[in-house]
Amino acid sequence: MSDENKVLLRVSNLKQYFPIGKKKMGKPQSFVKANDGISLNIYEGETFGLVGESGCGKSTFGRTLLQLYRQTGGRTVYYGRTVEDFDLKYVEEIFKNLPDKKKKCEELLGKVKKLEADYAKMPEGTEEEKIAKKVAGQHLAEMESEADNDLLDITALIGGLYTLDETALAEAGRHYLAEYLAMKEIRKINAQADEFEKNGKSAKAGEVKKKIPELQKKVQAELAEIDKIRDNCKKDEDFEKYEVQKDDGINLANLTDAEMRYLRRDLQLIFQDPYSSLNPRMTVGQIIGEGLMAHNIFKKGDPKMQDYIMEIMEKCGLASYFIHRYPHQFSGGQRQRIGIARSLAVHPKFVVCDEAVSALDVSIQSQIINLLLDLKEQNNLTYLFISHDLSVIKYISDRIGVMYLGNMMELSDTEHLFAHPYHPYTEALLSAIPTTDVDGRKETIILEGDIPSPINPPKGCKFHTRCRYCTEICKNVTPQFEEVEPGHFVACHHKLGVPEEK
Ligand SMILES: Nc1ncnc2c1ncn2[C@@H]1O[C@H](COP(=O)(O)OP(=O)(O)OP(=O)(O)O)[C@@H](O)[C@H]1O
Repeated sequence: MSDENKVLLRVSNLKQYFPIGKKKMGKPQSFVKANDGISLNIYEGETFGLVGESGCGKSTFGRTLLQLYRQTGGRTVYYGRTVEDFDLKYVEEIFKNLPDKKKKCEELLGKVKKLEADYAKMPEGTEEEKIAKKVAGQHLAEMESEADNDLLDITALIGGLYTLDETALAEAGRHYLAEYLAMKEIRKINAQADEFEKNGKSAKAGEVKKKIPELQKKVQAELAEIDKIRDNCKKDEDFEKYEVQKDDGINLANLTDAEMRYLRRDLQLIFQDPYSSLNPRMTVGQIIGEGLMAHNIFKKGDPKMQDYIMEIMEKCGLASYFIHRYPHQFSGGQRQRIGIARSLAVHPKFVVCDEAVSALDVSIQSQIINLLLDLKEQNNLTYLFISHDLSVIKYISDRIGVMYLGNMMELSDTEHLFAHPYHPYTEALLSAIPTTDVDGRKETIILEGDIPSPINPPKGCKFHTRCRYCTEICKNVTPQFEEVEPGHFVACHHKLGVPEEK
C-alpha cells in the first residue's frame, strides 16, 4: 500500500492497559499491558491481517480501535467522516480553551526539551553507558509522543494559528467557537427537517429550514475572520510546520460514549463465536432489525424493513424465508452468516473480523472467507482481519501485522512478509505453517517457553526471552519500529539478513 492510498484509520501509540488487582492509595496495583504503544495506518479498501499467538493482544487491539474499550493512550484518527460532519464535544472544548490548551502543551514540550538536553550530555563510552543512553532515549521518545498527541489534537483543528500569542489565540478561539456553534445549529435544523420529511410534513420541514441561510452567513463571516488572522500569521517562521498538521479526521479516542455510539454504524465488529453473540430468543429478522433501528436506518414497524432484511440475508447466502427462524436452527457457518448480515446491514465502512472463521470447519471457513471478500468488493469495505491462523491471514490479507505481547513486531504487505521476514518471531511463526511441499520443507523453529506475562513483560525487546538471536542489547533496549524497506516495518536489533551496525 503506498501513501497515495487514502488512510482510513491512523493509529498512533495506542495503549490499552487493563487495571487489575486491589487498589493501593486509590491507584490500581498493576496493569495488563494488552496493547503497549501500537502505531499503524489502515488504508481504505484494504484487508489488514493481524496475527500472533493467543493472548498477544489482537482482540484487544480490534476492540480498542472501535472504542469498545476506551484507549488508555495514543490517538486513533478516523477519516471515514470529518470533524465538520458532527458536533463533537472535544472540538468544542479545544475551541473554548485554546490559550489554556496551548499553555499545557508547551509546558509538556518544555519538559521534553529539558530531557533532550540531559540526554545529549549522557556519555556513551562503555557498553553500559551506551545501553543506559538508549534506555533514556526511549523514555524521552515516549514523552515526546505523548506531548505530540496533545499538540496534534490542537493543530489538527487550527493548524498554523497555533503560533499566535495568548490574546490573539483567544480571539481566534472565539471565532472558531462561533462558527462551530452556528454549524451545530444548522445540523440540528437539518435533522429536524429530515424528521418532518420522513413523516410527510414537508411544509413544516420548509419552515424550520428558513433559519439556515442566516446561520450560513454567520459561518462564512466567522471563517473570513479566521482567514484574516491566518493571513496575518503566515509570516511566523513556524507557521507552516503547524499548518501541515491541519487535518479533518476524527480522533475516536476523544469521543464521548454517545458520539461513539453514533459512529458505531461506520465501525462494526464480527465476533469470533457466532453462537454466543446471537440472542437465542430473537429471530434472524429481529437480530438484523435491531441494529437497523438502533442506527435509525428504519423505524420500528416500517414495512420496508423486512424487504431490506431479506435482501441482506440473500446477499450473505441465507435463504430469505429463514427470516423467522431462531439461531439454534442454523449450522455454525449459517450463524456466522447471520453475524455478518447483522454487521453489514448498517452499511459500515470499517469492519473488524475477530477470529471470524476460527470456530468453523475448514470447508465452511473458505466459504465464509469468500463471502467476506465478495461483500468487501461490493460494499467498498475495509477490514481488520484478526486470526491466529497464518494460512487464513495469508489468503485474505493485503498487508499483515505480526503482534507479540502487546506490540507490533513486523508489518508489511503479505507477499513481502512471507518472502522476507525480518523478525525472528515472524520467522518462527512462518516456519510452523504446515506445508505439503516435502522437498522445499524448511526446519520448524520451536519457540521455547511460554509467552511471558503482559502484567510484567520482559524489559528491552519483549521477545528476547524466547529469541534464538538474543544478545545483551535485546535484554535492555526496546527496538524501534523502523521501516527497513518501503512499507516494511520491523522492531528488532538483529533483523534477519540485514548487516548490523558496529
Ligand atoms: N478486560 C480485560 N481485563 C483484563 N485483562 C484483559 C482484558 N481483556 C484482555 N485482557 C488480557 O489482555 C491480554 C491480551 O488479550 P487478547 O484477548 O487481546 O489477546 P488475543 O491475541 O486476542 O488472544 P486470543 O486469540 O486468545 O483471543 C491477555 O493477557 C488477556 O488476558
